[in-house]
Amino acid sequence: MAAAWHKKYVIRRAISTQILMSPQSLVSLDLPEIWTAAADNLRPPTSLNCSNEQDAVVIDGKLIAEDIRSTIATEVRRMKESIGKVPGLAVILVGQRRDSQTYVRNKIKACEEAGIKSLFHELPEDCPEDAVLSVSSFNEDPTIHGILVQLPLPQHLDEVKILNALSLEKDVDGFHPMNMGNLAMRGREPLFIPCTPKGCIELLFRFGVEIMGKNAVVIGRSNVVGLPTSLLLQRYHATVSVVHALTNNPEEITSEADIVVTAAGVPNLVRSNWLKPGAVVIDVGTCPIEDPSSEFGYRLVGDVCYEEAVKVASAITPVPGGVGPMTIAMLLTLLILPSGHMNLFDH
Ligand SMILES: NC(=O)C1=CN([C@@H]2O[C@H](COP(=O)(O)OP(=O)(O)OC[C@H]3O[C@@H](n4cnc5c(N)ncnc54)[C@H](OP(=O)(O)O)[C@@H]3O)[C@@H](O)[C@H]2O)C=CC1
Ligand SMILES: Nc1nc(=O)c2c([nH]1)NC[C@@H]1CN(c3ccc(C(=O)N[C@@H](CCC(=O)O)C(=O)O)cc3)C=[N+]21
Repeated sequence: MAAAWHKKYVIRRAISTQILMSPQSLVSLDLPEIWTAAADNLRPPTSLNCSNEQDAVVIDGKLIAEDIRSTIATEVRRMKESIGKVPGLAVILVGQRRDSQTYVRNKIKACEEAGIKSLFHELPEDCPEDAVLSVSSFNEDPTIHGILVQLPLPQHLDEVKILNALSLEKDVDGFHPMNMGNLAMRGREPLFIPCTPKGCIELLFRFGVEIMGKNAVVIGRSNVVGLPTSLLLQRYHATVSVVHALTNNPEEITSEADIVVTAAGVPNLVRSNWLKPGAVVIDVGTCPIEDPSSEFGYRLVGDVCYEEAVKVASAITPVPGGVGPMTIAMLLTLLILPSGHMNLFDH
């Protein structure tokens, strides 16, 4: 009875909100609705900050993420009023890595601001595997709809075993092999799509970047970013090449690309001679570099030599303020938009 009620709520919201509607140009693609941007989003948003001082348009991920987060907050409020429930996220952090602590803190803050319930489960660096595996108890918690184990885990822990312990329905990171397999296969729809690749595509949508038929290069092939990004771009009919640490002539391959998504974690890897003039560059790389003049003694840099690329590319994401904030915004959408909703129906 309650489940039917939730479904009606979602369908009504789907009809009444543009977020879930497919623009004509994308309807024919075999993609989950969550992946389609509203038609308005296919043009560079005039309300958003596109700094045009230099050659490339700077894609302000922070501003776009704020926009998305405020939409989510409204949606959560409506959901609360309508069905008396809010989505819930459990975040598990093992150890004391400073960057992981920052990212987790940002995720929890974003949940709080959106009215999403969050549970933070912190474990010491040297904790036994069983203690981490016990987080699978969140699988049975009806108030938790997404479970996220922050990576990387300390060396002594078996990442595969721990991720496998999470229920597929709550694998908000989309790292479960079933989710990844469904992402890779035509005609299949994953329940969750990894947040960072989803954020990259959303940025392309929002800036009106055509993906179909374009040459895209993804630098990096990790399970977390590179692989799912290349699969997603392929689903949108880009011709995708994957460059990795053992690729010969990476600059030659990359310089053929209309769209470059780079996730290597190597500062200044992508120089201007790697880029075709007018390419769109999405820099996922986030490396902390010591900088005594910065507030926290370090600053973040991407994979792209920004000063050079900005003169060659047509659009580029900065680091920080590009993909990072989108990753968090996308995490929230996964808890609230269609596939996330399915979890809510079930309880
Ligand atoms: N902004 C955000 O939201 C997020 C940012 N990140 C950042 O993205 C970066 C990548 O993360 P992640 O995928 O987890 O990292 P991994 O270390 O797991 O993977 C890095 C990938 O880059 C490839 N690579 C490494 N060096 C080179 C090189 N010189 N040339 C070409 N390819 C290379 C590796 O190739 P091979 O497979 O051959 O080893 C590997 O596939 C990091 O800086 C990370 O901090 C990650 C997640 C989210
Ligand atoms: N299970 C899991 N899921 C993840 O999604 C995941 C993970 N593990 N491990 C690590 C990577 C990295 N990641 C980032 C999230 C936010 C920013 C982010 O917000 N960056 C800000 C700056 C952050 C700061 O203030 O330092 C920016 O680029 O502007 C960056 C990186 C998610 N990851």
